Amino acid sequence: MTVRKVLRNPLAVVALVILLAIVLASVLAPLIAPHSPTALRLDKINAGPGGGYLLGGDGAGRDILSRLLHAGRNTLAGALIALSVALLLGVVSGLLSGYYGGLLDGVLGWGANLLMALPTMIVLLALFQALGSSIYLAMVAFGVMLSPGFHRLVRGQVMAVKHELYVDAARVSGLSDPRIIGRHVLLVIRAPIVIQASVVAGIAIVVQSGLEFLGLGDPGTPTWGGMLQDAFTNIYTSPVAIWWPGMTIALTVASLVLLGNAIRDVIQRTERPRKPPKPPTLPTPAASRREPSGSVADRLEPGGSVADRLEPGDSVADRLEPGGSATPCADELPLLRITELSVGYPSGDEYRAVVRGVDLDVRHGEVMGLVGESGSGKTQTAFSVLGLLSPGGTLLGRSSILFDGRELARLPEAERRALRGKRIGYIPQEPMSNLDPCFRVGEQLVEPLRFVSGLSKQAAVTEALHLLERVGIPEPPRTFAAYPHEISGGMAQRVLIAGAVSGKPELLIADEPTTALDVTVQAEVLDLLRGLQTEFGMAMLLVTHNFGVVADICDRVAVMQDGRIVEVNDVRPLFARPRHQYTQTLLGSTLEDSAPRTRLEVNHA
Ligand SMILES: Nc1ncnc2c1ncn2[C@@H]1O[C@H](COP(=O)(O)OP(=O)(O)OP(=O)(O)O)[C@@H](O)[C@H]1O
Repeated sequence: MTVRKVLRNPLAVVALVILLAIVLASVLAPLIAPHSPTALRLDKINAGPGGGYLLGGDGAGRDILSRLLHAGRNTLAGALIALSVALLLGVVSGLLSGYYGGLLDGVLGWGANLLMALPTMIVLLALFQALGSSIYLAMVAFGVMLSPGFHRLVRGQVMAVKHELYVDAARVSGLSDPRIIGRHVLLVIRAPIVIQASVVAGIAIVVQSGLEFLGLGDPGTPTWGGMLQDAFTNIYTSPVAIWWPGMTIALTVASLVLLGNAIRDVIQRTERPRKPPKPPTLPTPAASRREPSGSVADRLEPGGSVADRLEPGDSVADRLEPGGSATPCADELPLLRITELSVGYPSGDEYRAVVRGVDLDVRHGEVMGLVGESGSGKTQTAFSVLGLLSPGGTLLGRSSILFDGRELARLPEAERRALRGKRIGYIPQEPMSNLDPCFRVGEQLVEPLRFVSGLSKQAAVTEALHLLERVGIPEPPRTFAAYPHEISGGMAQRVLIAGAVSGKPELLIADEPTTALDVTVQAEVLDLLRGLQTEFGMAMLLVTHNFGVVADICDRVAVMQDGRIVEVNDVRPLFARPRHQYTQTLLGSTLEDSAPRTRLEVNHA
C-alpha cells in the first residue's frame, strides 16, 4: 500500500528509477562491466570516449565505465555500513532514553553529547593514521559519530508520544515494554527516522568520497571518491572525466533525499482507506467458547435503560431499590485493601502530597464509587492501584495496597504488569485518545488477548468479535475492521470496555467512564457496565464526580476531599443521611446543578 502511494509521486518515481539503476548496475558490475576495473591500456590514458571505452580512459589508462560500476559497489557498501551502525546505535539508544528516562537517559544523553562534540573529520583522519587505509573501518567509525543525530531525534519523538493515552492504555492492558515500544511507539516515529536515514546515507557517500578525494582509503580499491581524485589530477588533459563520478555521486545523493521525502510524506499522511478490507465473519455461537449473552439492545427493554428509569420526580434514594447494595459479610477479606495510601510529587526539595493517608476497601463483587471534586485525588488513588502514576509520582510513608492479599506497593514492575489487563482491568475517561489511531479496532482487541491472555490468533479474533457483540456493538465485524476515527465516541468506549473485561478481571477500575459521552450514551454505558459487572462478578472501583452515576451503579461510595477520604458508606444511607459537611455540600451542589434531582428528598433530609 505504501509503495503504491509513493509511486503516485512523479519525483519519487524518477528518484527511485535512478537509484535502482545505480544500485543494480553496481551490484551486477562483475557481470556487466565491459573490462576489468584494473586493466591498463597505455593508448587509453586520458583518452576520450570510443574504441571499446564507452566513457573514455582515466589517467592510468583504465576503462572509466568499468571502474564507475565497480566503484559503486564499494562506495554504496561503505555508506550502508555507516547508516546501519548509526541507525542501530542511535535508534535503540534514543528509544531507551526517551521511553525510560531517568538515569539511563542521563547516561545515554551524555554519551551522545560527547560524540557530537568530537570533530568528525579529525577523528576519521586519526583513525586512518592508526588503523590503516580501510574505508569500511572508517565508515563504522563514521556511523558511530552519526548515531547521536538519530539518538536525539528518536528520543524527542518518543518523549512526545509516550504519554499519549493509547500508550498508557497499552500499558494498562498488560503489554510488555518491548511490545509497546516496537508497536505503538516506533511505528509512530518511523517517518522522521526514514527521512533522516536517507539524508545520513547521502552524507555518508559524500564524506566517504571526500576522504578518498583527499587520498585516504585503499588506492587499489575503485571508489567514486578515488575516481574523482584521479580525474581532478588530470583535469586539464581530460576535463570530461570528472563529470562521471561527480554526476553519479550527485544523482545518488539527490535521489536518496527525494525518495526519503516522498516515503516520509506517505507515512505521515493520516488519510485512511475509505473502504475497510473485508471484515472477518462472526463465528457461529456453537463455535465460540462462550455463549453470547444477548446484545445491550436486547437487554434494554422499554423502561429498562438507566435513562428511562430516571424520572424527573424520582429521588436518587428512591431509585436505589432495597437490597440493591451488595454488601458482603464484614469479616470477609476484601479484594482490595488500601491503607495509609499517600502519593507525592516532587516540589522543590520535598514531596507535595496529593493523596494523604487514604484507607479504602473494595470487596469482592461490589461497586465502590470514589467521588469528590476535581483535584481531590481520585485518579491518583486509582492509578496507585494500577501502578501507573505519572513520572515523579511516588507512594509515600507506609502506603499499602493489598490486592487479593498481595502487596502491590512493593511488587516488582514485571509482576504488576502481569496483573494489569488480566486480574485488574481499566476503563479510561477519554475513549478516542485511548485507541491507537494507527491500528484497526480489532487489532487493538486481539493484541492483548494474544499476548496477555495467551490465545491463538484465530481464538483471539473469535473472542474479540464476541466481546464486541457482548458490549452492544451492532455490527461487530464492521467495527472490528474499522479505524478508531471511523467509530463514534460511544462505540469507542464500548470497545475499551470490551478490552478491559477481555482478561475477565476480578477488579475493574473505571475512571469517569461516561464523562466524555452524551447523556443518552452515558446511560447505556452505565447499564452495560452494571450488566458486565454482575455477569462476571467483578469488583469495580468507579471514579466519578457525578452522584447520579453513583446512585445508578454503586453499592458503596467513598467521598474524597483534598487527598483524604472524609466519608464511606453504603449508597442509600449516604444519600439519605450524609454525615460529613463536605459530603452534604457536594451532594447539595450536585443536586442544584441537575433539574431532575432538585426535588430529591435527601436534599431536605
Ligand atoms: N503529574 C503530576 N504532577 C504533580 N501533581 C499532579 C500530577 N498529576 C496530578 N497531580 C495533582 O494531584 C492532585 C489530584 O489529582 P487527581 O487527578 O487525582 O484529581 P481528581 O480528583 O481525579 O480530579 P479530576 O476529576 O479533575 O481528574 C491534583 O492537585 C493534581 O494537580
